[in-house]
Amino acid sequence: MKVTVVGAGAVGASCAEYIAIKNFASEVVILDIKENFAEGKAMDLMQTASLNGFDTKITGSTNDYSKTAGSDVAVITSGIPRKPGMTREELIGINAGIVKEVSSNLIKHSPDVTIIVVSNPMDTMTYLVHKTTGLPKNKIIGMGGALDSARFKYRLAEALEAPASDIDGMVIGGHSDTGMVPLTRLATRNSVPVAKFISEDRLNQVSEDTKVGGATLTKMLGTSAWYAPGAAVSGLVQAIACDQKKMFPCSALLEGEYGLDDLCIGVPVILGKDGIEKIVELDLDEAEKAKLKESSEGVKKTNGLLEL
Ligand SMILES: NC(=O)c1ccc[n+]([C@@H]2O[C@H](COP(=O)([O-])OP(=O)(O)OC[C@H]3O[C@@H](n4cnc5c(N)ncnc54)[C@H](O)[C@@H]3O)[C@@H](O)[C@H]2O)c1
Ligand SMILES: O=C(O)C[C@H](O)C(=O)O
Repeated sequence: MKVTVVGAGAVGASCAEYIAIKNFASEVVILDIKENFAEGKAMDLMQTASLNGFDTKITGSTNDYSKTAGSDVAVITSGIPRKPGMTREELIGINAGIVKEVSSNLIKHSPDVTIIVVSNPMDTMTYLVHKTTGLPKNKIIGMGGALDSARFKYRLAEALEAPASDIDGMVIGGHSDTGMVPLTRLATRNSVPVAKFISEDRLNQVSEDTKVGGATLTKMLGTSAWYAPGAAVSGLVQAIACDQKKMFPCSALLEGEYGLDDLCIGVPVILGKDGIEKIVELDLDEAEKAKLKESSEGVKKTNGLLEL
């Protein structure tokens, strides 16, 4: 399994590190436009191989896509992150051009690649890759929901004073400050609905904290987060590489599912060797359906800014 990570910045490097530590890929190529930057990150990471006990070979490339040839999976993290006070949607002007160029270069050298889009605004960048590459829809996956769900579980664990490993829960909808739909009704602690343990008000607070999870960290760090994003991406890559058939909420092209059409938005999918092998349609209640619909309208509005 050969994996390319485009963008050797905070998220790209974290993602490469988690993939290496999990030791399932034979090769990871990191590519960046900054001269020698990806090579430096790759060398630094390779010097952890004997310390962390992995065999994955990590190499770097300064914008030479021939080094990425034959990649099974490529992760796009190239582009600018937001600063405190900004929304993800404000990044579209610069990131759309980068994502379009990067995905086209990747496919020239790896025509059968599965692309995982991370750059923001992620749902719209995923839609852009669909519109411009001609790759089959199962091979274009947006990463947002896996991260948002991890943050949801973190907030639930905090509220329930429980270990995160006791908690299950999922966030669907757009990867934006207002568009996320944390499925509080379906969240559980060891199969028991979380509403058994905390008040409705506290659960609403968990939901709100989850939705602004990225903005909260951006304010604290001065730029957006990278550890949990990198770990979330590595989970998706591993599910594909190891044909795990795991379910994650991912941004997928919808063609009628959930009553939505012609957009990419976070819904549960089964990930395996063929990328998105199935979109899982949950039985949402009326309030959840309405929130997902509202979220889809926000994503479509941002998609409308693309010059296609
Ligand atoms: N989807 C998510 O859940 C999620 C999570 C975290 C960050 N992000 C997004 O990921 C992106 C990267 O964030 P970051 O913190 O790693 O930023 P960063 O600035 O640390 O790294 C971005 C890297 O991309 C490189 N780059 C720019 N243009 C390029 C091109 N044409 N080809 C190759 N490389 C190029 C830059 O040189 C830089 O090294 C941002 O858009 C951010 O908003 C998304
Ligand atoms: O918040 C951001 O801008 C980055 C990312 O989408 C995140 O959720 O951490």
